Amino acid sequence: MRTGPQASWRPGVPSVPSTPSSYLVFAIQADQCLRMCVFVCVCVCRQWEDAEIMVLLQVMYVDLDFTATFNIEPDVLHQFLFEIYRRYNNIPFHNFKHCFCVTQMMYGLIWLTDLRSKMDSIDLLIMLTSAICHDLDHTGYNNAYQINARTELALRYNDISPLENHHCAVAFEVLERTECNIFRNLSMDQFKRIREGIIKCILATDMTRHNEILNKFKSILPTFDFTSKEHRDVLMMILIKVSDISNEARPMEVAEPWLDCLLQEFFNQSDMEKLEGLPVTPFMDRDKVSKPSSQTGFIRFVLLPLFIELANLFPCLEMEKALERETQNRAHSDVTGKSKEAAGSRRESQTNAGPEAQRPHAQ
Ligand SMILES: Nc1nc2c(ncn2[C@@H]2O[C@H](COP(=O)(O)O)[C@@H](O)[C@H]2O)c(=O)[nH]1
Ligand SMILES: [Zn+2]
Repeated sequence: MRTGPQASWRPGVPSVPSTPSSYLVFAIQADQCLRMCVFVCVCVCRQWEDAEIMVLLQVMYVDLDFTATFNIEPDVLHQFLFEIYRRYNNIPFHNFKHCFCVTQMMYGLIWLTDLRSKMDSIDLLIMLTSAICHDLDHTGYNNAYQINARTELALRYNDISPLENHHCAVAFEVLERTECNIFRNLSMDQFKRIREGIIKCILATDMTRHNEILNKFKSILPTFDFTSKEHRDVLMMILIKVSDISNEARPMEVAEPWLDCLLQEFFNQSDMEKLEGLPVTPFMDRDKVSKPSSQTGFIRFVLLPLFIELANLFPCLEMEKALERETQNRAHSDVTGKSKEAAGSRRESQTNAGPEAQRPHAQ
């Protein structure tokens, strides 16, 4: 059962500041932390309560001037964020805290890369809102499972990114409610542009599209032009992808518990696949996967190539160094740790080292 906040979350509810002045101090302190610590998730300082997370998300909208620019009323923002909170499931990894970490990374990247001077507010609004909504109502079973098990989602979306289509549909279902519609004071044209942008960003988080999107980005990088909508669209997809898989770019003490959560969710899925006689997703199989083996290939073949390309556009990110260090850390623990797998190429072929590994299996 959820232990999170009730509908009345606001200053005044336990665990969020109780007076206007302490609310302000909380918001200012949080704001500094939120902006500055791109690679040090605020979770590292302490464990944030769900109610506090909602305040932090609200701070991001205010701080990026979205509330003023797009006339987003505080109550509507409250209601929107509360509905979003309600529609994340209480599962090990794809939960409301994952939504927050991804959003905080996006927010940090916006500041660090000074995107406010390069892109329209409306693009930034699309990116932040997409991050918040990108895994709504995730059930803990990935697309391969959805397709192999012929779930309702796979049937509804004809096996085409069933989860991501669902996350997106749930987001716009929430936005259909006037009291939750943070875009209700925008023009039809603005809403249309935002809807198109959010759909594009959320659908880009399907890892089977990883190479397609990364290759597109690489091809435009040499002539990248912020005035080109096509280029900006690809960058927005890259930024949400980077934010989505960025746990390993955070310090070990943050990354490690998240990896435990991810593996727990993976193992739940493979247990279910075994139980239902479905093809077992190799990188989720508790009999074959260890922590280091799960990460080495993922960092080397998925995360690092993506982050390096982004750093090519924004040299200030210097992610390469941080990530190389992480890879070395992981490689070290791979050697010293107890791996359940045999060494060598067999190991990497069994992890989700590459996006192809995310595809559903034929029986
Ligand atoms: N082995 C690892 N896989 C990871 C890690 N972080 C993310 N992922 C994979 O990518 C997708 C991201 O998409 P999402 O929208 O579902 O969150 C996730 O499901 C994992 O399969 C990681 O640190 N290690
Ligand atoms: Zn995600």
